[in-house]
Amino acid sequence: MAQMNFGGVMENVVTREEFPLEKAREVLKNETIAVIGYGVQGPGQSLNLRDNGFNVIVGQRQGKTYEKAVADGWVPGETLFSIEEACKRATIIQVLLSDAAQIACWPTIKQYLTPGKALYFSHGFAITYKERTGIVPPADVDVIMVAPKGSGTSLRTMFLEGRGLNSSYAIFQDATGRAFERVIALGIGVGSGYLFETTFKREVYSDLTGERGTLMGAIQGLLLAQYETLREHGHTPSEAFNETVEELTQSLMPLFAQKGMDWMYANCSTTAQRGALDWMGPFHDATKPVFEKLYKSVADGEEAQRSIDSNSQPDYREKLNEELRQLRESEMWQTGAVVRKLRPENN
Ligand SMILES: NC(=O)c1ccc[n+]([C@@H]2O[C@H](COP(=O)([O-])OP(=O)(O)OC[C@H]3O[C@@H](n4cnc5c(N)ncnc54)[C@H](O)[C@@H]3O)[C@@H](O)[C@H]2O)c1
Ligand SMILES: CC(C)(O)[C@@H](O)C(=O)O
Ligand SMILES: [Mg+2]
Ligand SMILES: [Mg+2]
Repeated sequence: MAQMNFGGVMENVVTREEFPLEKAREVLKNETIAVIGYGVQGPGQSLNLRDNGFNVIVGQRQGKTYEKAVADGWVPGETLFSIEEACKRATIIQVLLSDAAQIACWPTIKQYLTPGKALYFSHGFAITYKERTGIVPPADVDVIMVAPKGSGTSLRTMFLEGRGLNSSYAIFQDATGRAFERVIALGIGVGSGYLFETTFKREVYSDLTGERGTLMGAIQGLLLAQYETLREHGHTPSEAFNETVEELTQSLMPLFAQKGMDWMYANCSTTAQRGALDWMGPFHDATKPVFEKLYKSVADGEEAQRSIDSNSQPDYREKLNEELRQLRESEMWQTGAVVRKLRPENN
């Protein structure tokens, strides 16, 4: 494990150079990895593991996603099973069910957690909020986590492009003395770029904050606020969308992704730089209290409870889809659909 300096703070990281794929295969050569759940992370992690040469099977309930697993080449009775059968066959149970479904399926999974097995999560949710989830593993299994920092869809596409999505890793319980080598081997196997150390609690607090904040919730709120302001002052949808979203994702975000914010600023006019440097403070000050409120809601367990309550309902998927439909059909994103069509590479 390497110690690296991140902006003045030393952290433990594991790179692919230190822990190559061959070593990961050696560590897991006698293991059967069962990926339970085939939603978003399930396909990404299981297909990457399969392509990387690991012994992996999938456990999925019947329905549309089961059919998707078949279409992806998992063979019923050979590499694709019911959740129960996959847990029985596994030495490593990789729980990639939705956080709410993990609660519903826990009585089944728990039965097959015999001594020496490993229980793997991609989120600190189940363990950290155990008073709410009821998920308390037996003491004689390893409990480990690899949490890819991005969508399972990106985990797969980046793997196919020869790239890697970064993941955090954590060990909650080391019953076998092999938890570290197991968790890192799995992290490399699922296609992580590099792995950084965390705990289950720090992962879930940062993850829930990030997705509600800048990554998903705050970004839509911020973009919409600017789009609306421009529209209310007489600007056209084209102008408002280009000045709010299209320029950000197509021109400026790639610049700061590649070389940092100062580099993006330096590649804009001095007028833009002056204005951005003046206005970043007020935007920071206006949103900081919202982030503080959000973090508190995460730390109090309110966000977890809301997720459990809403996503345990039988019609949770229809309700989410309805809210996504409204987002898709809003003027801003309808404009976006037209703007995307007009990109020359899409013609
Ligand atoms: N979505 C991501 O890209 C992503 C990224 C990082 C971490 N994670 C974590 O990975 C885990 C899986 O997330 P996901 O987004 O892939 O999940 P998901 O919501 O896509 O659901 C995964 C599976 O749960 C199954 N399922 C739902 N209800 C069920 C029930 N009652 N009984 C049996 N099966 C049921 C579905 O069939 C599906 O196969 C979560 O802990 C999540 O926080 C997800
Ligand atoms: C992809 C995300 C947002 O990083 C993940 O945390 C999730 O919950 O889907
Ligand atoms: Mg998340
Ligand atoms: Mg996340």
